[in-house]
Amino acid sequence: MNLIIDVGNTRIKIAVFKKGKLIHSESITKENIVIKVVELINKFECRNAIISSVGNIKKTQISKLHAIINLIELTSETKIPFINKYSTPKTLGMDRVALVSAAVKLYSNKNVLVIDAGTCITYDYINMNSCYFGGAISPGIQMRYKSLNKFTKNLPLLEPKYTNQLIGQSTDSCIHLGVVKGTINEIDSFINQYRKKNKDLTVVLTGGDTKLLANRLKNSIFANPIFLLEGLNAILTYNL
Ligand SMILES: Nc1ncnc2c1ncn2[C@@H]1O[C@H](COP(=O)(O)OP(=O)(O)O)[C@@H](O)[C@H]1O
Ligand SMILES: CC(C)(COP(=O)(O)O)[C@@H](O)C(=O)NCCC(=O)O
Ligand SMILES: [K+]
Repeated sequence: MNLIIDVGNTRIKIAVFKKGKLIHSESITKENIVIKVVELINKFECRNAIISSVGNIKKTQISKLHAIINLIELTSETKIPFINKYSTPKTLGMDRVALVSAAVKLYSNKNVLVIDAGTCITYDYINMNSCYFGGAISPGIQMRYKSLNKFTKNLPLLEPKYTNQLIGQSTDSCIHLGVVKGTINEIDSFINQYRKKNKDLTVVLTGGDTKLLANRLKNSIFANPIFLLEGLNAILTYNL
């Protein structure tokens, strides 16, 4: 059994895979990461683990994990199942490396655009020959709501809500429209531009805001909230 740890900028996800299938996943806090890992190793008899981090996790915690399980720390040195054409591979987020690895595994011989709507929204394009080129990074839904509140005097901090109208007629509806509908428009517009260049493009949507966005896009996409975890499991398996 494989233990998977994904440290994002908002949440830490921990999961267990048995023969390529997800059998457990949950979000945890960074304070109880070691306790959780011990619990899951014992419960599921995990032998190997992988950790990917683009967020804050202490080196001492990673050292503790090394002491209790055979752990791969995903870095720009790790062997990956695709050709990386990003011009700055050392600064590429390890979450994006995992997403591209999932695309290669689950959609081999396809051109794929992976959209991860998490703290940030990342776009990653990989072609049918397993070449990764790059994509785009924009602010995530929560970050958009928070920044409107933080950088103005008058705008309230709201909980995300989808509203389907063109003209917002109150402060709240203008914010919801600008943020959620604006994000949907951004995503649809990127997909349309990629589809103009690729007649046959597979699009995958993942990340914490998948549910809010998936069935509101005009484009047809595959929604897969566990795509990143699948990618980390693929990299772990590839390196064992
Ligand atoms: N229960 C939740 N806790 C935190 N964020 C959530 C939750 N449900 C939805 N979200 C949304 O998901 C985003 C975080 O997604 P996630 O994929 O976990 O991010 P990351 O991998 O960057 O940590 C938040 O910015 C927020 O918009
Ligand atoms: C863009 C990101 C901040 C996204 O992080 P996330 O939303 O998954 O928490 C992360 O992939 C990262 O730190 N990237 C480094 C820059 C790059 O990928 O080029
Ligand atoms: K992301």
